Amino acid sequence: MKLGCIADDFTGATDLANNLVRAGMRVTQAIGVPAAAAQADADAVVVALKSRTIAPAQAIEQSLAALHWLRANGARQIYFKYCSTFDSTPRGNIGPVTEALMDALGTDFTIATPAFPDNKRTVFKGHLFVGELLLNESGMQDHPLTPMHDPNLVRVLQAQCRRKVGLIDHRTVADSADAIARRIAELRAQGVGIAIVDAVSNDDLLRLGPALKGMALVTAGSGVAIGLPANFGIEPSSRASQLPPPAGLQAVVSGSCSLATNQQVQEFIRSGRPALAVDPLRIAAGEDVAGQALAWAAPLLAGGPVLVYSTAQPAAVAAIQGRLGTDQSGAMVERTIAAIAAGLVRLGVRQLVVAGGETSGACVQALGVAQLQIGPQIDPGVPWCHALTPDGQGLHIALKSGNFGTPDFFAKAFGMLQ
Ligand SMILES: Nc1ncnc2c1ncn2[C@@H]1O[C@H](COP(=O)(O)OP(=O)(O)OP(=O)(O)O)[C@@H](O)[C@H]1O
Ligand SMILES: O=C(O)[C@@H](O)C(=O)CO
Repeated sequence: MKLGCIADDFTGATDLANNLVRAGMRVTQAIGVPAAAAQADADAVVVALKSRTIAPAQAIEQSLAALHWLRANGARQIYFKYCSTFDSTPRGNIGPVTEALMDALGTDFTIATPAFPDNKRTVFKGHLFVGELLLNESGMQDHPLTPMHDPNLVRVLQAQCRRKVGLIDHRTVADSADAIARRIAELRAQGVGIAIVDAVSNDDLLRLGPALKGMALVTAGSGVAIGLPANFGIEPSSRASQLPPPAGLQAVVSGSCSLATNQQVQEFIRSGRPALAVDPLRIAAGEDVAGQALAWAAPLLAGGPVLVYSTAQPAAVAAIQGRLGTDQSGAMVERTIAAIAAGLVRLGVRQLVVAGGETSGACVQALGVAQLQIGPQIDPGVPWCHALTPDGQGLHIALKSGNFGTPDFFAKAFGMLQ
């Protein structure tokens, strides 16, 4: 293994793996810290944690366990992946996990940048933009768990860290890899431990790549990954994304209520494909909603993909949360969607799209999947993956982050496997 990665959520892990695969690496994604040794042919392993919003001490403990496994399996460089919108609270977990990894690796310097230009996340003069908007005006100021009120990442990260946080600004990044390396040496001499890096384009990230060669720890969104495989002599190749041939029936389950997923659900319904809405109030009333959904889907699956969704507009979600509680309704819907995903696979589905980060975590766990092989990209940040289910059968699965993908994402995904 060349690159060992630790991701703070499941869809974020496939996002990172996708960029590494596109740059030529063979990548496997482990769900949690694996019990067994790494596959011999993997250039990179991404350990997917669910550590973004848990208590910092727990996030540190889990990240260090992942680090220990990755190093024991030969990782030559460590990559800590967080969200391209820098999702964190004043307590963390980006800062505390970064510093714990630095301590464990005995390194005095790393970089931090969520830049992901393919998905319109750019960093300029230390400020994070989502499309044309500053982070704190992008909707992220209203995020239920990690509201982001300050777009200045130097300030945001400094509030979470003991070490001094600095900046490698765009003038340097636009110049050359050598200029970036010189700036790193300068910051190090000034006692800076972590530097936010500006990047507004993939060219910026490709210039950053060589300057990170040999750095023990890199922390970033998925964007920086496009420039790292070349440091290990790896070039883009279609071989890296090869998966076993697809088989079986097709389905989508969606528990994401984000804007992009709402559009994707509407587009799937508009195209005339069968779709069934899951009503959280009926779950709360004790009805066997999963059983009903599976009875609905069973006769339809032979005719092409079906969709089962709890996806709803913000006002409807707020109403449910008001009646049932935010955590309770979230967990209850996740459990139901996950039971439906597992039931669909028992019915013969072997091509499954899951929308939503938390929903993906619940589904992957319900399916008993321990490891994913990463395949070709459907849309930026979302690849097809292949997994073995505990019964030894193969499953093609795509885990879609709430805000990723074009409106026709679901049809596009199945079209790619034909
Ligand atoms: N109709 C609904 N009413 C209330 N809560 C819902 C409803 N549908 C889904 N949920 C819950 O909302 C949460 C959605 O989170 P999830 O992470 O799956 O999607 P997302 O936030 O869009 O994706 P990402 O984290 O990738 O951005 C889940 O906990 C899910 O169970
Ligand atoms: O970086 C991103 O935006 C995504 O990979 C993600 O982490 C979504 O939760």
